[in-house]
Amino acid sequence: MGLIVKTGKIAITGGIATGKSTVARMFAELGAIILDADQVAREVVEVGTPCWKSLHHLLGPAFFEKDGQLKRRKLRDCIIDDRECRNKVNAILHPSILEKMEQEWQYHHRTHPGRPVIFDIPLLFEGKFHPHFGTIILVYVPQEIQIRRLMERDGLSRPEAEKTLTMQLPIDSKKSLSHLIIDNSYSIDHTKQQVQAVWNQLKN
Ligand SMILES: CC(C)(COP(=O)(O)OP(=O)(O)OC[C@H]1O[C@@H](n2cnc3c(N)ncnc32)[C@H](O)[C@@H]1O)[C@@H](O)C(=O)NCCC(=O)NCCS
Ligand SMILES: Nc1ncnc2c1ncn2[C@@H]1O[C@H](COP(=O)(O)OP(=O)(O)OP(=O)(O)O)[C@@H](O)[C@H]1O
Repeated sequence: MGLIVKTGKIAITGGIATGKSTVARMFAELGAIILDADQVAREVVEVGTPCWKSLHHLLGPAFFEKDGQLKRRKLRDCIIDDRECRNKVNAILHPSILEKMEQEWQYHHRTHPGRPVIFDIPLLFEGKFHPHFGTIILVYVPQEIQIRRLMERDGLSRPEAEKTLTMQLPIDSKKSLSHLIIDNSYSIDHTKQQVQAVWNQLKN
């Protein structure tokens, strides 16, 4: 921990509702370009795309609206309960997500040389994307705070939130796999100060 590899790509990760988007916004305000894996994950399942077709084949019509849109909440509920289905869905989505993000990175690298590009990748370790990155920044909160923020933000009961967490590696286990940790347990200002300190390291 604490070692920044100056070459290579930069990723932000964390667990669900630990504050990755909040921290990514702070980096964006400082001038970073953010590539959001969840956003890309939505783009690759747009109606008619190769991933959409594969998902349709895997899941059947019950998981799609009349206009073809994927029923995301239904799929999320399903993959929480069914590990095999989750692995199949991830195997369809993850290579396309990585490929699209790589293309976007190439584009920004070319058009904005010198401006840090940061990948926001929630499932960095679970999806085994981490070997592609030189600097991994973990947005951390203890599991209890994670559960409370998830319940509040998504209107989930405690059992629902706890079950959602079982889809991901425990947040504490991600600490030793990361180079830098931003502790988002306290105030937004406290987090901003840490983001500024990391930014100074990335820019120097
Ligand atoms: C059910 C799907 C469509 C997610 O729908 P939903 O709108 O509920 O979630 P959303 O995409 O907004 O993701 C919110 C968060 O949920 C968690 N999550 C979502 N999908 C998964 C998954 N397959 N495994 C573990 N956690 C997940 C992540 O922490 C993510 O940041 C799910 O199939 C999916 O695979 N989403 C893409 C997740 C992903 O692969 N992201 C990019 C790579 S990190
Ligand atoms: N320091 C903080 N203090 C209090 N609430 C916070 C703090 N940081 C983030 N939050 C709140 O916690 C929730 C989760 O934050 P955010 O959406 O940024 O997490 P995320 O990791 O991007 O989530 P996801 O994995 O679902 O994409 C949000 O409702 C956000 O407003």
